[in-house]
Formats: sequence, C-alpha cells, structure tokens
Amino acid sequence: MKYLLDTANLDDIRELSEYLPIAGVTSNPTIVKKEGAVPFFAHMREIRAIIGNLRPLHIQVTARDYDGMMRDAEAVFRHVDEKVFIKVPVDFAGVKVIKALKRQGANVTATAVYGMDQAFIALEAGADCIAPYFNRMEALGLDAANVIGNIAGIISHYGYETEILAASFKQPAQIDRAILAGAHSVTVAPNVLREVFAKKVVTDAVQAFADDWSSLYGGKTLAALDG
Ligand SMILES: O=P(O)(O)OC[C@H]1O[C@](O)(CO)[C@@H](O)[C@@H]1O
Repeated sequence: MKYLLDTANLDDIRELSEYLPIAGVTSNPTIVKKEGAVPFFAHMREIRAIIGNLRPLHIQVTARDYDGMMRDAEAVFRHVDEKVFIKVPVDFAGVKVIKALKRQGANVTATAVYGMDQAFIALEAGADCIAPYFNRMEALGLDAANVIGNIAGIISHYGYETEILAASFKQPAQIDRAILAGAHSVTVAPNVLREVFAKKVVTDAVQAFADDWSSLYGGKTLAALDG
C-alpha cells in the first residue's frame, strides 16, 4: 500500500514528503496548470531532485495521437529521465502507445480509467500501473470501490504484475474505500491528504492531552523535565 502525491507544487512535495510516507509523485496537465506556465522539464527535474531516483515520478503525455504520444514520451526520457512512468490515457490510440512503450521496456501508467473494460485492456497491454478515477466514477453513479475490487481480483486471479494506482480523490473516506477494495497505491492531492489530520476529533484529542499535561507541569515538556 503506497501513497503518492498528486501535485506538481514544489513546496507541497517538499513538505509532505518530509512528513509523510510518500512513495512518489503524479501529475497530469490539469495539475500542472495550477502551477502556471512553468518551464515544464526543469520543473519535473526539480520534483525528481526532491523525491530522488528511487521513488516513482509519473508524467502524462499531452499529444492525442500515437506518434505524438510516443514523441512526448521520448521528450520526457530525454529531459527528465528514463525511469519516469509515462502516463497514457486508455483510449484507442493510447493502448497502442502502452504496448509500444512496454516493448521498449519503459515504465507505463494507464490513466483516465473509468471502468473495468478499459482496465482489463490496459492489463493485457502490459501497463505497470492502472489509474482508476475514484471520484469521477462516483460522480457518474458508478460503484468505484467495486470497480477497483474487481480489477484487483482479475490481477490476482491471472497473476498480472500490474498495480492499481487509484486516483481522483476528493475526500479521505474515498481513499480508505479504494485501499480496502484492493488498490495497491493511491495518489492524493495535498489538500485531501492534509484533511486526514484535520479531523476535529483528532485535533481535539491531541489538544486535550496537551492541556492535561500542562495543568500538571506547566509549560514543561518531557524533554524539559529530563533536563
Ligand atoms: O478527478 P481529478 O481530481 O481531476 O483527478 C484525476 C486523476 O488523474 C490522474 O492524472 C491519474 O493518475 C491523477 O493525477 C488525478 O488524480
């Protein structure tokens, strides 16, 4: 079970990967747009420098046709590095790209997955990761957890090495449901991840401990007592 950060914001990546067990970073063109027209490849190299070579960085192609997507992938390999997971939407042209990139030995993430049909084809095409869109499926009235559970079942039944990288979360409870359904990883925007720790019951509990301690020992922490 892994948590990735779904952002291209350098400050958030620095802070959250320092505090939380963050396994990598994902983005897509919409996420990059939030940062403005940054020098794209330099920005991605900065993300790589923050997370290091061992944690995966997923970058999405922007062209719509086979040749264009292949050229996008080559540009990423040239200007960032060859370990990047190339995110390819599972549309008709995208499946051809996934097959071709896998033949070249690249790391590939199949994205824009709204159901089992796309996921099964992406599995067979050899994708390393499949990104089902949890919130977007729910917005369509689909049972997103059930879709993920079924994909996970097929992966283990047939012994695929592909991992489910569940995406598109708007609330922490959706992350829980994706993980319980069998997602191997989740990619989560910083604000949604921060919400996990902003629950009033949690902050109230921590405050109550601090108040009780302080009523006994004033402002002195354990370390201060030790000194
Ligand atoms: O519904 P949203 O929040 O736009 O999310 C779409 C998702 O697609 C992805 O591109 C899939 O990897 C993520 O980066 C993102 O979580």
